[in-house]
Amino acid sequence: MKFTDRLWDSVESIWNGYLEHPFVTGLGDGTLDQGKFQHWLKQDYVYLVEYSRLMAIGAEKSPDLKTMSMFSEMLHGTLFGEMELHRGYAAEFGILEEELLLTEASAVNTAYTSYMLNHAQRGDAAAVAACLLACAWSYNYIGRSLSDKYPEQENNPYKQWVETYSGEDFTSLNGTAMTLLNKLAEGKPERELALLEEIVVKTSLYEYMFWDMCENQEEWPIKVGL
Ligand SMILES: Cc1ncc(CO)c(N)n1
Repeated sequence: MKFTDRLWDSVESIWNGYLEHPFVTGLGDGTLDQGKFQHWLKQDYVYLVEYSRLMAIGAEKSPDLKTMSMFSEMLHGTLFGEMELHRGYAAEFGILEEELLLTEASAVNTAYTSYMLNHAQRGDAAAVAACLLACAWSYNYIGRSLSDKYPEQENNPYKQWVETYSGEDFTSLNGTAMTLLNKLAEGKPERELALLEEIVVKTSLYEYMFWDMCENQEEWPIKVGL
């Protein structure tokens, strides 16, 4: 049994909750409020900057060249593939990239990236791969589920979103993330596997909180004007 099969059993119920989340169903059927989507766009752009740092840490901690290439492939795919989606939508809304980058990460966003960066810095390459997995895999899972459930995308303003996350490039990026973790987890003792599993479950819960944060357009509980 692959390590990712074991992980699937622990995250399946959380991930099925994403599919029923109003933000996610709104993306699929096109009814999502544009203000909520713009909140996602800005928060996610700065999230992806931190997420990219993780892959750079993974490359640095890689035990061999092949592993390093896989982290670097994901880094490249995120910076030049996935983030093009965000830049494209921003341009449509008349939002400049500089403006996206000035977004102050919300409380949930900060907690999520800090959690991952903490584990990535303390752990080995397997811990970094565990931090990356839920993000790539769950977006691909959501993208593919939405494209199956809502095959009629012609008039959906979020069509590009569904196409990006269900498409070939992102599916392949996710395949790399899965292969990477399966390879790095090989031969590890149960004590270490349990920690990797905890990271994947916790990041899956953070993903749920990220959807909630976007649905409710949350930032921080009190505005302090930094
Ligand atoms: C919060 C979040 N999780 C996962 C992805 C997929 O890379 C993303 N763009 N943002």
